[in-house]
Amino acid sequence: MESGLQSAYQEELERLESTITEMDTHLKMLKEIPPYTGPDLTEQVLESIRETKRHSLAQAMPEPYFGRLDFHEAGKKEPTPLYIGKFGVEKADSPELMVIDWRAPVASLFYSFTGGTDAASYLSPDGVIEGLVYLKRNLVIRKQLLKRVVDTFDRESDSMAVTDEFLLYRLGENKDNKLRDIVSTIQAEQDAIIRAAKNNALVIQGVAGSGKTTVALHRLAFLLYHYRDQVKAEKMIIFAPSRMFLDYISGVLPELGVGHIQQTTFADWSLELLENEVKLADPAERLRYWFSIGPNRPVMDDSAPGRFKGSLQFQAWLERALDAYEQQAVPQADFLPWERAKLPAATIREWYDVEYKHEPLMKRRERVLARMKRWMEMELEKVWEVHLRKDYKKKGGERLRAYTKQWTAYTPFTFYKELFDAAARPPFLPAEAQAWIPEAIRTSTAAAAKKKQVQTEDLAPLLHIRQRFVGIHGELRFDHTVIDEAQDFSPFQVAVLALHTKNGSFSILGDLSQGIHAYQGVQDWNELLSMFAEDSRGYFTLNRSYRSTMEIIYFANEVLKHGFAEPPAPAVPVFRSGEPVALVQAGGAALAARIAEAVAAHRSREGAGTLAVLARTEERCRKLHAELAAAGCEANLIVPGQQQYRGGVSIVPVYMAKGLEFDTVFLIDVDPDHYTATPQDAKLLYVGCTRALHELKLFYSDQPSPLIAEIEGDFAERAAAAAK
Ligand SMILES: Nc1ncnc2c1ncn2[C@@H]1O[C@H](COP(=O)(O)OP(=O)(O)OP(=O)(O)O)[C@@H](O)[C@H]1O
Repeated sequence: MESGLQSAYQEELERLESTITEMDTHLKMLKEIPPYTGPDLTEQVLESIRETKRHSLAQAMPEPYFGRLDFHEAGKKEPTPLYIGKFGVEKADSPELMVIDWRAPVASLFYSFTGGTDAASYLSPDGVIEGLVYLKRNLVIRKQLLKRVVDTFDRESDSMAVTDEFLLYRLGENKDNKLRDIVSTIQAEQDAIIRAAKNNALVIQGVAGSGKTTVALHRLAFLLYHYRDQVKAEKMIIFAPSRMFLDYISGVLPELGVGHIQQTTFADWSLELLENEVKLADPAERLRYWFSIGPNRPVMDDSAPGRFKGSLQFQAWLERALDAYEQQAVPQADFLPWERAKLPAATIREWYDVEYKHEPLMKRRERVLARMKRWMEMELEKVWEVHLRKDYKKKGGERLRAYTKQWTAYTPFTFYKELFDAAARPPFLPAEAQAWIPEAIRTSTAAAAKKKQVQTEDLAPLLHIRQRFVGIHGELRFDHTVIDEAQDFSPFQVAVLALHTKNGSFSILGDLSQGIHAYQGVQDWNELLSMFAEDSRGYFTLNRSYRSTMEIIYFANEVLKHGFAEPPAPAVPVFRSGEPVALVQAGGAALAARIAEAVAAHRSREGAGTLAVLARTEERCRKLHAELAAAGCEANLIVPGQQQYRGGVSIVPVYMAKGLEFDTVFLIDVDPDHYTATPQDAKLLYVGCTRALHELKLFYSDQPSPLIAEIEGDFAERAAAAAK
């Protein structure tokens, strides 16, 4: 060890010891105070503060901090070393901070400072604070032991900002079956998103592996810290593509000390709001259809039901139908409960149009009918003759029931169903509006509705109707909404979520190059951005990819180039080199044996990590799984509906691997018929390739897919791989 490094290590060792001793003392002191359970409010508040401190001290103890920044604030005598950790830690006997929470304003310097001798600044609650950074140091502490000290900037030494050696060290590690926090290595472009103001709809276009999911989770932790008086964890929600994906990301928030944030899929959330009145058609069947190959390949254009019903035009159409219903729902006639009593139609209409206008439609109906009942009761009191009164009461009751029947009550589903039912000819829907719906969509929706079945694209329209019918109660409005894999969301889905989200506070993250569900998702971020006012939306791009080696990223970029006439912006890798991508000619009957062999070789390596074999269809995965099992090679089969990702060796349809990552990936059947030179297949293969962290092998039978056939360069290896 060089002497400078040695002294730095020694200095940090001493500092760590003293911090841990102090934390220990503090924790013991807090534990000695018996928990307060009495009725005094002030005591209760103090107890809850103590409890939070006990909890964060205990959580911080094994790894109290990960970074140090020496900052000389303008006007102060000397630089102060700031230690930054996952949790802020105070001294035992004073509120002085020994460790600063990574979310605190001053900690932003640690992330935004990328070198240079110029003044640096951060935004504090009192305004901009300027100063000079003297040292930026990363520290790896595990179970209270100092493992590593890496300086990424030292003003005193000749070396200016060095390449982020520490980041490379972290990225080179193998991953297990869960996504992890990145507090110690958040990059400046990620930090800007994490710390962006709350009341904005942020749309983030990020290449594969740029940290979108991770950034979204850190942003939630930041918002909870920074806006603690305005937001609650229980009122924040994450929408993710599947339950398995939710399981995969489930470790990050607890690592950041955050709990209780709602995590769901759009389908689960919608079905619950619709009180399970409808069933979702088998999602696996839908995926099988949209990802089939050969002569059955479906066309994914704007006429696909998902694109059609997910559009804002369809939302506008539905809104018109609801407006028409609103106009025509009230029976036109006067209400005549018995002879000589009359409630004029105009009065009923006035109650409906003026007095209860602010109420949602079904509530309005209830209110008007209840008022008619009260009116009738009052009228009855004016009738003196007892025998007549009895008779009128009966008659009036019957007539009110008849009136009520004329005023049809709908649930969101019965209303929606009627819109597509040619036989019902809903009176409130003008003929030209009925004709606007393409016949194929009308008949398939009507047929499914007969079985109370809907597709994913019907959920947003149903929720839209629900909102007009019963409104949205306070507890269903979120303080902040995260939409991950947002390229698969339709504008209508986002519009519905906007109704449920306060102040347009959104983090919408996705990658159009991974838009493999083009039959339902957006094709341009402007489709979503245009929904929010210009001054309350933000658009960010993340172009650096942290997941995969340079070789894998360059290769995946080439795949996109071969599938698009105008390829999207390429991902920029961090400088982390690994094995070249291997293209292996092996197919047909020999393939399973070849894969089994490669899996066995992988397993025999020390610290082998996770491996995924990605195939084009579910059917192919099932077949390969059985063949491998017969060859004595066990693997987890992941198919639609899966709730958990267990790690190890998995066989996954490529479209289900989106969002996940594996140390090693084998893509099989990368042949011309499985992956054609089209944007759709290029996106699918791109998703497959970018799942790999360290190693990627593609297997093809006779000829490679045109998406990879011509890829040459240092990052791809053909002959050598075939010989392996
Ligand atoms: N600043 C960082 N420091 C260390 N690791 C990082 C950083 N940013 C991202 N990563 C790692 O890169 C990988 C990809 O992150 P993540 O899954 O959040 O990306 P993504 O953009 O959502 O990917 P995709 O769109 O491909 O699903 C993860 O292993 C994550 O831990």
